[in-house]
Amino acid sequence: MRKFPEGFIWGTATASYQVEGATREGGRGRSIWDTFAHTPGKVAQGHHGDVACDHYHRYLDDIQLMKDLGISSYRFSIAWPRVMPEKGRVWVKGLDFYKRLIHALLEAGIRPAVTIYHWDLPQWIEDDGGWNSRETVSRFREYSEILFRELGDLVPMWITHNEPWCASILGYGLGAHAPGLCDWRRAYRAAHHLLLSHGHTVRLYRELGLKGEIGITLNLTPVYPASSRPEDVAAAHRQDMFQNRWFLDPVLKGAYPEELLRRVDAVVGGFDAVQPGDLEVISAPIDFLGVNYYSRAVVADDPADPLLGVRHVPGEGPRTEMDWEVYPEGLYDLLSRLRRDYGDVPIYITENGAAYDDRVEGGSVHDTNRIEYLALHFAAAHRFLEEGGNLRGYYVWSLMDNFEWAFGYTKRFGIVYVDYETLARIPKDSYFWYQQVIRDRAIAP
Ligand SMILES: OC[C@H]1NNC[C@@H](O)[C@@H]1O
Repeated sequence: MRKFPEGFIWGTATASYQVEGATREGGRGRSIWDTFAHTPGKVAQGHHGDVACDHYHRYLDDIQLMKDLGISSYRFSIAWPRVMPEKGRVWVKGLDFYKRLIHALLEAGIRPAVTIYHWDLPQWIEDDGGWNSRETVSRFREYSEILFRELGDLVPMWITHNEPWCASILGYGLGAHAPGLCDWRRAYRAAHHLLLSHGHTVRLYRELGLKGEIGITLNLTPVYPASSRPEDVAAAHRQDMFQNRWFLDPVLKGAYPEELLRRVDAVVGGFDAVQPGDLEVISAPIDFLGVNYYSRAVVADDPADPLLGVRHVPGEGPRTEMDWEVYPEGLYDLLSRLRRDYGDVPIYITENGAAYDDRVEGGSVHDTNRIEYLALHFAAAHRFLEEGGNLRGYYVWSLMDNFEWAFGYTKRFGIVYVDYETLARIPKDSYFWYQQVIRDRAIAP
């Protein structure tokens, strides 16, 4: 058996807009995802988060599932529109749901890990410029301060942002996510303001003297050249800079990759969002780095590509329902690279999991493919630990099937199946497999 260390944190993760529902309850205002999902053509089959998994009302049953699973921590996000529903209005009572949730988690012996921002920006802030506007940085700090003052003594682990790459590139550059804009200048500005708001919030956390730990979660994708040809190796370097170093370097080294700045100049005519002192704020020391890993990228040189001169080629591994290659070696390579290039920063895998075409058969869901996926990735994490890697914990994405953004409810990532007709929860075989891993604190060789 491959044993994990004593005290290793096993968890599951969700996010507010993806599971809560109750979008009109508790004084919640509209988010950019309410607007985006209710815009025809943006989300598969017109799906939206109005009900989602109804976690807002069913959280006690869901916590019982977590307790039976045996996890030691649950990662979830707070919906900013519940606290700042409209311009000029702070609604601290909007936190009542989270206070109930957190107290119930603590009573169940489960450590709350709170993501402050997981993409559901209040619509009124987007109307004021959203992440393209530097004003949003100070609004995020104000929002964070409310959370810290109301929940700071209860919550031991804080994540400022989830995947700022997605929030900026998909939301402002490619238009695939809310707010659905296709403007590279806004995308670069949004990325900078997301990072800047992270830095200010870390500084605030220190100023308030709170005793927990704070970090940021980045979606990281190791990049491999399609061949050993020098032009493919150079293409992989460019993709790595765009996919990973764009966020890793400012947060952990206090500087953007020089080549990225040159490319930004070429593509959008300058990085006008950066002001003196910004990078020092962004690189405020963090207690951990949250890593979301799903798959790798394989790229070849392609001069026809205007942005980076790269072309993605499919890896040779099996695919998940998201058409992502199953490549567990990429997790080991990624963790090793972080240790090599960024030092021994403590790491949590804050998301890892897979979507498969799950079917209920006789009241069960035999998701052997997801068990295989998780077993391979747990083994990759274990290999990193065996080599002295500073890995603190592992949060499986996701506790339950939920709203998978532009794919709506058509993609199932949960270890618990959700029947969207009845909202009944059905633990999948992977839930029971994970339960045993946690009990053994080990995986089979
Ligand atoms: O695509 C699966 C997950 N990836 N990271 C962010 C989450 O919100 C997604 O559901």
